[in-house]
Amino acid sequence: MAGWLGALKKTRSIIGKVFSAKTNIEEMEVEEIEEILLRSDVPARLTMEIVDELEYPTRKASRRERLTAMLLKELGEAKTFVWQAEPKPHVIMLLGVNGSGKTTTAAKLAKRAQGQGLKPMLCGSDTFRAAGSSQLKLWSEKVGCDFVGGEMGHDAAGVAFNAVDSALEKNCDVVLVDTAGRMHTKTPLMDELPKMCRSMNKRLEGSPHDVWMVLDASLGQNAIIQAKQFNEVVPLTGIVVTKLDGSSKAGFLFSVRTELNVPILFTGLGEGEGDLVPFDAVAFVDALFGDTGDPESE
Ligand SMILES: Nc1nc2c(ncn2[C@@H]2O[C@H](COP(=O)(O)OP(=O)(O)OP(=O)(O)O)[C@@H](O)[C@H]2O)c(=O)[nH]1
Repeated sequence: MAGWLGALKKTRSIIGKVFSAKTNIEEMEVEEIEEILLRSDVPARLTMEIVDELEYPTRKASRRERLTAMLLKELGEAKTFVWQAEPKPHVIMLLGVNGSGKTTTAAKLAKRAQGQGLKPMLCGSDTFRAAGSSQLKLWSEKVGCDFVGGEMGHDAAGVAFNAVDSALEKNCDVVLVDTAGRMHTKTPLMDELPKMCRSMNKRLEGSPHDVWMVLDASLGQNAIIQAKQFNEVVPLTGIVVTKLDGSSKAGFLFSVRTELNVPILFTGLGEGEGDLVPFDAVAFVDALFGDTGDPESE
């Protein structure tokens, strides 16, 4: 599994310049720091605040310390995700635009649940495309867990209902509902999401208990625009950031708390089933800006 450092190689190749041994942030021009932060999609407002803060030397703390503190503050308090024991099953719906990594994330989460002694079910509700849920079915075989899926043209809300129903019958602890990828601008497909929620709630009151948006880190600030629109249609309870390993725009994570006020729960650091880790703000900031001595970051 890729670690934080390796995963953030691309963003580090830009932002890491601020802290690399060759270019000392304490001596850099603030304009240069500003450009580096903006290029890696750190929000403009925060970049301006950082620039203002760094412009004036203080004897109390170095620039590096002040920048790190500001960034950690921006990420806010970490929220550790815990699978709920009651009511059972804990139903989590995964949303996102096409190709953001929902199916892979559902499988990775099923694997994590299994690792904690829980019995997961995967639900493939992508009835929009031919063989829309076949990839998830393959994953369920690989992970070795129950699966409920729908054929093309079926009602996605009905598939989700059936999955919850079957999970209750099979005494599953967790249901991970993978949804069809949809653009946040396509109204009919977006309208399907609350319908799916109502349908699951009919079978198990209170479900889905969580609605997580899966954001592709390579989209940078655009991911925030998408998440805002999804959040208006179905209130989100968490964010999973995928493909952090291939992104040069990981700075957009600093927008999540202020723009969405939804916790970042997990991050995908690779394509394998073990490549999903709880989001760790300190490790993230350290990997981006820390003095790690990692030669690849320069
Ligand atoms: N490098 C990397 N690749 C990832 C990660 N998560 C997913 N992928 C890859 O991204 C591609 C799309 O992933 P899927 O899980 O199929 O995405 P999806 O959102 O389900 O796609 P649609 O159902 O078509 O909307 C696949 O090639 C995955 O292997 C990650 O964290 N890192």
